[in-house]
Amino acid sequence: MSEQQQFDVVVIGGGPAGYHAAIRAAQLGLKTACVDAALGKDGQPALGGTCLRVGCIPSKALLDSSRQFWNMSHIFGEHGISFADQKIDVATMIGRKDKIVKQFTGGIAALFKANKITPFYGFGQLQPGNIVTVKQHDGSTVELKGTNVVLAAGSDSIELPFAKFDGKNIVDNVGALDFTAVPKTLGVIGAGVIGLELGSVWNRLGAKVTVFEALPDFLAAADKEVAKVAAREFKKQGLDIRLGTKVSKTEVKADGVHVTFNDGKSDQEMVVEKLLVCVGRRAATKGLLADGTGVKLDARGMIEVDDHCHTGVDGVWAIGDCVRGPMLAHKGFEEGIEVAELIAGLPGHVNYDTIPNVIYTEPEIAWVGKTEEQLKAEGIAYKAGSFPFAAVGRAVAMAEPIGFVKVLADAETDRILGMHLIGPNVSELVHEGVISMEFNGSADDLARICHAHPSLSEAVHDAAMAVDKRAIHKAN
Ligand SMILES: NC(=O)c1ccc[n+]([C@@H]2O[C@H](COP(=O)([O-])OP(=O)(O)OC[C@H]3O[C@@H](n4cnc5c(N)ncnc54)[C@H](O)[C@@H]3O)[C@@H](O)[C@H]2O)c1
Repeated sequence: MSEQQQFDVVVIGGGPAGYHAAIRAAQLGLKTACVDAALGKDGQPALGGTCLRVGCIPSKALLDSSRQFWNMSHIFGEHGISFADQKIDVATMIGRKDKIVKQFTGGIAALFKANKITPFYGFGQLQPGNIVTVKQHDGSTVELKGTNVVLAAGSDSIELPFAKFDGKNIVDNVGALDFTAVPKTLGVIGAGVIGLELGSVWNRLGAKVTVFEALPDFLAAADKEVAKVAAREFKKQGLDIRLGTKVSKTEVKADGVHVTFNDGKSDQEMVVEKLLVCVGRRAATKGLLADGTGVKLDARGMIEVDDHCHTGVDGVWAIGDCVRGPMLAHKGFEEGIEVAELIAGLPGHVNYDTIPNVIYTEPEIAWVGKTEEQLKAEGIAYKAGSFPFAAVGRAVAMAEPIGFVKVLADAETDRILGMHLIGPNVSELVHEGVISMEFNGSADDLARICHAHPSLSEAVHDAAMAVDKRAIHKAN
């Protein structure tokens, strides 16, 4: 082993949480190293974590490609546009996605260089005394000592014992981003975010998609009315979502993957060409901690931290998917910045109450804050105002009049407690709710802000006005 190298901050993990921590620490004048083990499709080190390599960014590339394809047969006609032939070249689509991934993973490496962050490519393990050993890809080991160490190891797909990933027939999100042809049939276990997004991609391209969801409720975390509209629209698109359905066995045979499931009434079998398993993710903490570090894991393998991501061990912090809270890249971003600022003696903070959730289906689904169901359960009196995109000129002109915006405000103070959206571009519109809540805004504040006409944001404006039954463009 070479001589120990000394840093102010050593970050293990170059994903969303880790690279934010590293860049912010370097900006604040701290000598920073970042350790990451991941390799890209080309076998070269690739920074950016699950999000950039096999998550958020590549899935959005495929969602956009498949949306263009779907629009050709389902939307273009309404605009008077016709064409002779409709084809999808999957290799070109995947190649475009890979190019975008390469651009962004390379972008993180360039940012590290610009910020004078030292990258180490290999598997990092925390040893007692804030030492990190890195087993590099060439087989050598280096030892780093950090005055502070930030653990940002991310998460891995959960594997079901009866549906083991083989990378070909039974896949996780990584495999489903790289099919070489549109499968005729695709089974999906889990109607969560990944199942709906990647199920939508292949459904739009022509696969017959069946989603097996164990829970009886669809999108249980979302607003009930949003989930109802989503279920109706996905059904119209041809997604066959089977709720309350438990898969108990899978077997790969010559004719495809045989899936045995029970829908609460009887055992049944379906044969699918490919099977995507997306039943959640778990913290990637295996092998991360040597004996005696003092860092504790909870029963689910997550690193235990306090409200400010400190592990309780002097100078050791943990952020992102490997700690409590939603497994969202942008939650990791904020924790990375928080921890770097705390290390530098600044008042770092994350407001967990205003983290937006987005599902990039068609229509898009987004929310921030509490649902009506949560407010009722907590006994909080609230007022609700909603407004449909069908009454928004811009949405109708775009041929996307589906969905609505709902604003929930405290019955007494009028403070916004939640915003729930389904419809066109709501992944962007939800930030009106995020910003309002962050500044303790009221529904009246939002109602009195001038919104451009014609724009989709008018749905937010009218929904805020509807809270006090004064929406202009609908009968209250
Ligand atoms: N747009 C986004 O923000 C985005 C996109 C992709 C992934 N992610 C994150 O990645 C993580 C993983 O996503 P995911 O979709 O795998 O998990 P998820 O938690 O969103 O959904 C998993 C679903 O699988 C179901 N399930 C669990 N076990 C099952 C079983 N045995 N049979 C049938 N159904 C079963 C669950 O009830 C749940 O509905 C999530 O935390 C998600 O937030 C976020």
